[in-house]
Parts: sequence; structure tokens; C-alpha cells
Amino acid sequence: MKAELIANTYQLLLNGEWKETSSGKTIENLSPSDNMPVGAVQAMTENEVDLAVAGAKTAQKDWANRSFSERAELLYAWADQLLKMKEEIAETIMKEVGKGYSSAEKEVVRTADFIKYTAEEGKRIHGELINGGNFNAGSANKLAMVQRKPFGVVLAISPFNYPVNLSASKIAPALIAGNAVVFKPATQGAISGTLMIKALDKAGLPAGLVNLVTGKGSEIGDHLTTHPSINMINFTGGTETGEAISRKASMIPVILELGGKDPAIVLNDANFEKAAEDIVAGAFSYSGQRCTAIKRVLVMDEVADALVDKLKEKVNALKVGAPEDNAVVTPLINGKAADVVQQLVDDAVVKGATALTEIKRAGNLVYPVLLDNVTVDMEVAWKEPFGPVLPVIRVKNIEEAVTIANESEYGLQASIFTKSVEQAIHISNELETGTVQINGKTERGPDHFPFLGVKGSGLGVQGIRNSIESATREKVIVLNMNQG
Ligand SMILES: NC(=O)c1ccc[n+]([C@@H]2O[C@H](COP(=O)([O-])OP(=O)(O)OC[C@H]3O[C@@H](n4cnc5c(N)ncnc54)[C@H](O)[C@@H]3O)[C@@H](O)[C@H]2O)c1
Repeated sequence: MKAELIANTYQLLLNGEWKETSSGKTIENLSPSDNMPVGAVQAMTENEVDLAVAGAKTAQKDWANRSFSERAELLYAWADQLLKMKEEIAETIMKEVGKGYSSAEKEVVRTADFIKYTAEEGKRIHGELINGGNFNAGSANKLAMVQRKPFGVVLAISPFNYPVNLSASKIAPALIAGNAVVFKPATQGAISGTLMIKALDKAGLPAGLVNLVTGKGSEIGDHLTTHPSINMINFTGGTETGEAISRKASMIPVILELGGKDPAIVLNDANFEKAAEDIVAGAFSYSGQRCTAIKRVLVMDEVADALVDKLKEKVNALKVGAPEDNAVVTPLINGKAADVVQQLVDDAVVKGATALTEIKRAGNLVYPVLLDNVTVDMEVAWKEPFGPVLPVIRVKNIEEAVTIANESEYGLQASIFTKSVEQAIHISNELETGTVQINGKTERGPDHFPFLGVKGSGLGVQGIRNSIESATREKVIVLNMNQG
């Protein structure tokens, strides 16, 4: 019997049953914006993790035998249920991770769209036939039938900042490809993740096909990532955690979406109004707590004053405050995150950066900071703040901008603002990033574009079709035809 979720203490979903952990322990989530309790999730035991993985392994066998279109039906129904729960989920995202309500609502709608597109795209996945005669030493009598097969059980680990979107973008492609999923949401974000799974369960989820594992990553994370029955890991989070996972996971594919230090490079001929608008939106929306946030500006010396004036005007106009009021800059996820930002700003100011906005903090709420005259000896030039701070580095020429951009340990995205497309393409080719945005802010999506990070920003490629393909391996059957 499936029990209804108990108000404020959320249950885990294990092999078709909503229940409490045998540990008797729960983890309470407080809202980053007002410190009020949002609810509690179960702190599962290693034994329950084992049951979750084993149940998923069993459920996967039957699921893999279903056709793509049958699997797609579950995804369509899931998207419908998500939209029916839109207000409840958006409100929970808002409270749990401090995101403005309208952004939280957009996250739910975008996720439903993502799931539907995944269902459609899954139906277009097919293998290929290869004739052996295409290779010199081969024979035209050999025919390879290449099919795409699921890996088995996919472990999906998501971060706090998009608790619904970055979870479903792992689960839906894995499911359409015929895998089962063990889903471990970030603790702060686990209630939103639980509601998303509740929608999937209402849509007719077969028992065990997706098991919800909640608990502290630091306590059950290693047990999960080194579990012998996990066949693939899809992780989004910090670079340190991701690198540790990739070292521990042995002989299984790992997809990692990690941190970033995306630069916006502004050339002499840029449209400064448009560049400033995009840079400020790119840097400060959801308080800069986005992997693809613009995290530094590299502007040509001659035009820096003109750009900085516009940046300052727009930063000062940002709405700061409560997520309920749809503020752009809201309290950060926790006090530790605010301390990191404050420390980076203090270091820069001590070393001679010019703060163009008032440096102000109230608990987790860090007011937006625009720093001019940042130099490469300052930590803020290199570290990911994951908060509302934008450093401006003035450079002599394009070569210097490219050098500073590429000296980063990260390589997620970069923006270039210029009227010269040729120049932009030339610079794009020099930049060591997964994506370059010409005359636009760095961002993930539209979700069917390939999305990847290089260097410390990740491993593997996402984007709907890429994500489905990444959740499958090839299986080759060779037909040796009778020559007689
Ligand atoms: N590249 C991208 O697409 C992308 C998108 C969003 C966020 N991010 C990055 O995520 C980070 C912020 O998210 P966060 O603070 O939630 O990251 P985090 O690394 O602290 O946590 C991510 C997830 O890992 C889990 N975890 C922690 N220790 C673990 C362990 N030992 N084994 C297994 N799992 C473990 C956490 O519980 C959580 O679910 C930023 O660095 C940001 O740039 C990247």
C-alpha cells in the first residue's frame, strides 16, 4: 500500500512504497530566506541504499523490454502530473532553495517541456547497419547491426540550485533509454525532488524503476557511488565532489556537470547597452547560484569605463530581497555560501579592487557586488563564488583576454560581445570551453542543444539527444552472410 506523504516530513520511495527510514532519523531543511522549517526528509541507511539499488536492478529488466513508445507514455504522463502540481512544487522550490517564485514556476514548466521532448526524441533513437565491405580488409558479406542498449541502473545525483530541472534532466533520458534510476537529490532541494518523484509515481511508475534515496551525500554518497550494481553515474555539483566521484567510480561511465568561471569578453565595437544587460542578467539571476553564471568580465581597456558605467547602473537597479517578492538577488543557500562570497570580496578589496556598489550583508543575503579593477592576483579572478559578485578585469587586448580566460581551471561557457562575427568566431576557436555564446549571456539551453564542460567543468555531454545517447551503449550483432 502506498501511503500519502505526511505533511512536512517526507517519506522515501523504495520499491513502490512510500515509507520512513528504519534509521528513525530525518534531516530538517530550513528555508534560506527566513530560516523557517520547510520540512524534513529521511536519512536512509546503507542497508536501504542496497535495497534501492537491488530493486532498481530487478525493475530494469522488464522496463528494458518495453518499446520506446511505451516508455514515452510514462514520460508524457509524468510531465502532465508535474504541471498539475506546478504551484505546489514552485512554492516548495521557492522556500527550500530561496529562488524567486516566478523563476521556480518557470523551472517546473521547463522541466515538463524537457520530459516531453525527451519522450519524442527517444522515439527517434535507432541504431545503424554497417556493411563490412566499407573497410579494405573487410567483406561485403558481413553486416553489423548496431543497436542502442541501456546500461542498467543509473545513479542520478543532483545539486541544490535547480532541484527539479537538474534531476529530471538525468532521470528522463535514463528512463527513455531503458534504464532504472536511483535518484539522490541534494539534501537542500530534496523536498522539491521528492514532490517531482511523487508526480512520477502518480503517472504510473513501475515499482522500483526509480527509487528515491535521501540522506547526506557525505554519509551515503560513497556507498552509492561505489556500489557494484550501479552501472552509470550522472552527477551535477561542485568540481571537488565530482572529481572525487570520478576517481572512485571504477569501470563505469560517469557524466559530470561541474563548476564554472564563465567569462564575458567585451570588445571595443560591442553594443555596450546590450552587453551590460546580458552580463548583469547572466551574473546575478538567482543570486549568481548558477553553474553558467557570468563570473568575470574581461573588457578592453579603451572601452572599460563606458561598459562599467552601464553595468553599475543595471546592478544598482537589481531587485534584492525575498523570493516571495520575485527578487533577483535573494538570500544564498546557507551562511557558509555567503561567507565564501564575502571572503572573495574582502580579498579583492584589500588587494586594490574598486567596489562600485555598497558591500552589504544581512545573514545569508549578500547584496550584489560589482568589483572594478580586479587583477589576476585576486582570488575572485579565479574562484567560483556561487553568489552575487561580478569582477571586472580590464585587459590590454584580445590576446590577454583569451589568456586569462583559458588560464582558468574551468571550461564551461564564455560570452563574446562584438559586432564582428569573424572576430567572434576566431576568439571562440581559441577558448577552452564547452560552449561560446556570441552576443548573448552564458546559459544552459535551449535544452536540446549539446551542453558540456571541459577541464574542471565536466565530463561527457548532456542535451536531450546527447543525454539519451549517453545513457546507452552500443550492442553489435554481426551477420556473416553465406557466400554460396
Ligand atoms: N555544470 C553544470 O551543469 C552545473 C549545474 C548546476 C550546478 N553546478 C555546480 O554545482 C555546484 C553547486 O551545487 P551543490 O552545492 O549542490 O554541489 P555539491 O557538490 O555540494 O553537491 C552535489 C550533490 O552531491 C552530493 N554529494 C556530496 N558528497 C557526495 C559524495 N561523497 N558522494 C556522492 N554524492 C555526494 C550532494 O548531496 C548533492 O546531491 C556548483 O559548483 C555549480 O557550479 C554545475
